[in-house]
Amino acid sequence: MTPVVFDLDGTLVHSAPDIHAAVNRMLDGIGQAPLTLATVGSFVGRGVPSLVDRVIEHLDLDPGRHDDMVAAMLEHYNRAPADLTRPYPGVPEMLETLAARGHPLAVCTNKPEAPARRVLSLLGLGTHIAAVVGGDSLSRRKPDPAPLRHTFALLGHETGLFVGDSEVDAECAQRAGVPFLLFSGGYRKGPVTDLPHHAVFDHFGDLAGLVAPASV
Ligand SMILES: O=C(O)COP(=O)(O)O
Ligand SMILES: [Mg+2]
Repeated sequence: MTPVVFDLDGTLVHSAPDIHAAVNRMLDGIGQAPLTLATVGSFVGRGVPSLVDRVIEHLDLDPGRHDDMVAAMLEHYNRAPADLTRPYPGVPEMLETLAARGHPLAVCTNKPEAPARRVLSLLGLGTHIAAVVGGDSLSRRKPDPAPLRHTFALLGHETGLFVGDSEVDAECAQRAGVPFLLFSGGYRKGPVTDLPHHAVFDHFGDLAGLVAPASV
């Protein structure tokens, strides 16, 4: 059966509210005013170090503070990774359906691996997820194709399908030569038509029907 690899933030889970809370706790710790959910949400997609780069740029802070800000943000985030985070509608049922059909399932995210595993487990989504590759699992992260290829390798396969929400995921899939199924309800920055994709869907109830014809 074709393996199916999922992105996490903005794909399986709406996680921006907890990322937002952790960023604002970190900013509070350095005497900065909070940012809005929309602003922080627009910084999600390339991993925590890039998110902090964007915060520094946005607030015109000293780039020398980057590593301390990343550490503080992660400390706050790891303490509460799923207080406000929820699976998108239909995600638990979709994972059950694909697992029952025999598709090997995995996650390839730019979120660090430890909190990614915690989020999956706290939300009861981890049962059928056979492998998790995070933004810190390898030296390169999406849109580099290496993490996606590595995720398929952990499942014992060379390729499969990738399901994600963003420009980063679409580019990663394209560079890895993997068919990409685009969830339109996540944290994409531009129009759907700007992202190379094999198929697009707006509810996870529709995904199982797309996986079979797209299988490689
Ligand atoms: O943490 C991020 O910046 C993005 O994570 P994702 O790859 O699961 O969308
Ligand atoms: Mg995402």
